[in-house]
Amino acid sequence: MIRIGAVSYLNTKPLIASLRDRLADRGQLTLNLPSRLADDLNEGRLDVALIPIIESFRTPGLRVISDAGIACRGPVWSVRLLSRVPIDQIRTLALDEGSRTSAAMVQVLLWERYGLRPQTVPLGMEQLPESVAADAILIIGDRAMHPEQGVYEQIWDLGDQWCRWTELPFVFAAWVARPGVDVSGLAEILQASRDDGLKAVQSIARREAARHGLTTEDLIDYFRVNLHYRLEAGELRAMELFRQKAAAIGLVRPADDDPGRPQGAAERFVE
Ligand SMILES: C=C(O[C@@H]1C=C(C(=O)O)C=C[C@H]1O)C(=O)O
Repeated sequence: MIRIGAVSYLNTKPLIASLRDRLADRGQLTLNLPSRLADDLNEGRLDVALIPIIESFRTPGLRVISDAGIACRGPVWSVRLLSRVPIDQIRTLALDEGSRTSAAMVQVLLWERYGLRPQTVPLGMEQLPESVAADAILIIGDRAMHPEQGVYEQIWDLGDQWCRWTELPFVFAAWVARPGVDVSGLAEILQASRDDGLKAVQSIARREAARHGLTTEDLIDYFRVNLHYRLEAGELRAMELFRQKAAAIGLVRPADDDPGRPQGAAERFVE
């Protein structure tokens, strides 16, 4: 039985719509925060997981096994930087404990565009953004989808900022396997579950909206317009660029240090 982990946020519902049924007795699915999924995969508690893409650059041997993933091609809604000061004056930055990819992406953007390397502190899952003293706060996932409570000088939608700056999409997370795990047939299951989910977006949105304090229409747009669930050629170029930029500020190793480059594996899923 393969142990599979997926992100517990709303953004993942279309990817896992029919996953438990399609896996049947081949695999067991559990849900968790993106950062915890990466730790569980690295430490052998999971075999396959939907992990923050930056983690696939950090650990040699991890393989992207599907073209299903979480990406955006413009504003993403659920990944936001709340800044109490003008962006070019950020000196301290609180990073959502659930995040690894956006935590790196915001640092890349601040460095590339403003020459800033702010001091970072964690924002715990129980901590409210308005309760921390940092100049700016990164929040992701469901808690980033509601109107902010504090008073902020500037708010960035990080999907929008990245896509406009690079003229490329952005990839947040992908299905990744640990070395040595037999994943035969799994890519097809993950892709079919994503395709089922995209067909069922309206019913997923209807089911989830009220319990998250959102409207069905907004959630349909979130799934259909904000998020992009297929890793295509543009997404792969974006992953390469993100890796390079993150390596330039020491957040990951450069691609040519890694003989098992995950992008190599991901390319197999793209025409
Ligand atoms: C779009 C999002 O993508 C997520 C962001 C991640 C990260 O920053 O590490 C990881 C997985 C995704 O669930 C979101 O959570 O809002």
